Amino acid sequence: MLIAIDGPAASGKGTLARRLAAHYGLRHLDTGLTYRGVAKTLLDTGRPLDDEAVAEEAARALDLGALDRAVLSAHGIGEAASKVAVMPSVRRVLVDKQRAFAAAPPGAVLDGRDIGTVVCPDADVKLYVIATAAVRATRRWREIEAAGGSADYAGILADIERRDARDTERAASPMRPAEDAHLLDTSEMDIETAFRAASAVIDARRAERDAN
Ligand SMILES: Nc1ncnc2c1ncn2[C@@H]1O[C@H](COP(=O)(O)OP(=O)(O)O)[C@@H](O)[C@H]1O
Ligand SMILES: Nc1ccn([C@@H]2O[C@H](COP(=O)(O)OP(=O)(O)O)[C@@H](O)[C@H]2O)c(=O)n1
Repeated sequence: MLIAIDGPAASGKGTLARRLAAHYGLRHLDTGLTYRGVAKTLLDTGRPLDDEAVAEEAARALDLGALDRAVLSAHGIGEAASKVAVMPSVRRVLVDKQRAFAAAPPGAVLDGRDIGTVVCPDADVKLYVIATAAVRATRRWREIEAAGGSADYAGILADIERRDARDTERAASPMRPAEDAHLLDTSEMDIETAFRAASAVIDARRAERDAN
């Protein structure tokens, strides 16, 4: 079984993807970490974020097995990740790696921006997770505070809105729901409620598949 989860920053897609993977015994890939990994390599080596050949080389060298979520999820890396994510050749290289991950048994949950539209258009279930920008900024603000950092709510909201615009307006694989995606608005759902709503969609799809 292949589950595709897309949506904007801090909509809760990663949390949902991890829980669904554990529940259904599937592997999980947070594809955002692959773009973050390329961005981090460039930042660490003092390379520019707008040189496509250099970024493509960093994408080729990226090892999906070595992505460290604790390091890569740092708030500042998200902005740099969305800059390298506009580059078609970076996307081609990373999408090949993501598809190889998705193809291995026993199945997987992938989350990102273009999973249902580009990476896994034949996924068994596609979810598009949204929440208002204010709710998403509050979630990210709480996350940073809980980790002992200090965060500025207005700055986080501005960052999320800037990233939403870059992700939806880029020419290469813009963020958008697949035509056959189920929309899940988590603005007024806690994590447990969102998980139950998502698993109800997946269970219904599995029952339908088993009946055919
Ligand atoms: N439905 C929800 N209600 C409240 N908080 C949530 C919900 N889903 C996720 N969160 C919290 O919001 C933050 C962002 O979630 P995350 O899954 O990392 O989002 P994304 O992967 O879409 O960027 C995390 O701190 C997570 O615990
Ligand atoms: N499949 C994907 C995943 C992420 N990305 C890019 O990578 C950036 C970081 O993604 P992320 O999922 O880690 O970001 P958060 O939603 O966790 O803040 C996004 O803003 C996108 O620009 C993408 O273009 N395609």
